[in-house]
Amino acid sequence: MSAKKQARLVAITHSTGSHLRGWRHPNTPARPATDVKAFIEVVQELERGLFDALFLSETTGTMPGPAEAHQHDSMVNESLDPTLLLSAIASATRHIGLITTASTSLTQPYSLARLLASLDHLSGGRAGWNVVTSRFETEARNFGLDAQLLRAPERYDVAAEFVDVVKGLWDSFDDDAFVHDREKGQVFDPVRVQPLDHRGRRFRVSGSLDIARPPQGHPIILQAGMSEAGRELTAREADLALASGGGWHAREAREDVRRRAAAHGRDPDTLVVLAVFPSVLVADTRAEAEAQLREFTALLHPAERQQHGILAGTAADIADIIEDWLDGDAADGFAVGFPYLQGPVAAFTRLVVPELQRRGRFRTAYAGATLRENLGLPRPARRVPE
Ligand SMILES: Cc1cc2nc3c(=O)[nH]c(=O)nc-3n(C[C@H](O)[C@H](O)[C@H](O)COP(=O)(O)O)c2cc1C
Repeated sequence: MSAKKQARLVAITHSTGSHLRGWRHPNTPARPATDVKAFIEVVQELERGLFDALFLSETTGTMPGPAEAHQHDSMVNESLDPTLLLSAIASATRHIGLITTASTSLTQPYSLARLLASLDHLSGGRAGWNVVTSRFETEARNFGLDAQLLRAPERYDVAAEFVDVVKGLWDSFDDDAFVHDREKGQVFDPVRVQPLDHRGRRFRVSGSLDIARPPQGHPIILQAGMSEAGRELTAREADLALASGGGWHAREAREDVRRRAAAHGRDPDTLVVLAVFPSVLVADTRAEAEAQLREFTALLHPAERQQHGILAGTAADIADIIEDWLDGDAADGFAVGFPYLQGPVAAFTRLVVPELQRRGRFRTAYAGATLRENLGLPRPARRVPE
């Protein structure tokens, strides 16, 4: 019999948790968005639980609509820059992957390639990038852009060219181009650098990156958009995809992006599809999990209580779902959120992780040094322009 399929686990969160009202929970620090020390402690707990990665989402600016409508939300109104926050976390952790979010509509490929290469170097090969195209008019306006420019699928055309340029820049140098030969007085071998000369529809980028090829070759690329154009970008460029919605939806999305990846000449097993559990509460007994859920639901506005989207149960309940979805080919792993962090993260690592390990569904130690190795993904060969 073939070995049981093991789950990948990625924590998807903000420093206040993944629920808009997480900040109101009494366990949450008083200033959650800027209390870096408290957040680092949570990430260290995720690392003790052997999570593949921490994934920080972000929108560049506040939500559309009047301030009155958003005054109750921490998550969408206060947020440190995720890449900077991850670089602080990198120095306080050793194994966990660090996936940031950055927009292809609101940044430039050169600065983004440099940022991600830097995060990969300073974390020893643990960087990832959630490629987003930005949907909100408020975000576009912060950058002086006409909101009309940001309609899909056009924004995915921009994204495809952007990602291509970024990968080209990461490949500026051969892996061993930097020789630092003190005797010869040579820093790098000029034969092993190939500057990019990209002249595309949106971007013109000429030159090479000013840093050695990242430890992972290319930091991990994550894509969550599941429109037609989003799926195409995933199939061509992504290492990790997010399929939100229930098991049936995740299965359809996984099959579809794998089929598309194969059509682009890729081995579909090099695309890891994660189902999304937006908010999980786990406890020793169902009664305790339900009590925690009631306590949290009491913090919500009555209109929100019907659709809080929280999965609450025992470790066996959560592990049963994970096993079902793995065996039903609905997912290769799970992006797990927590309504608030202080308590639920430790409960997950104390209860669900050992339950999955007992069932042979999760690692018992980090296997590799880099995020790519831990995800079981090959290191991309350098592509040199013709
Ligand atoms: C779990 C999840 C996390 C996401 N995180 C972000 C994010 O951090 N920033 C952002 O601008 N969009 C984020 N998105 C939005 C997607 O990138 C995408 O734009 C959205 O799902 C709509 O799909 P489409 O662009 O293919 O139409 C996220 C989506 C999902 C499902």
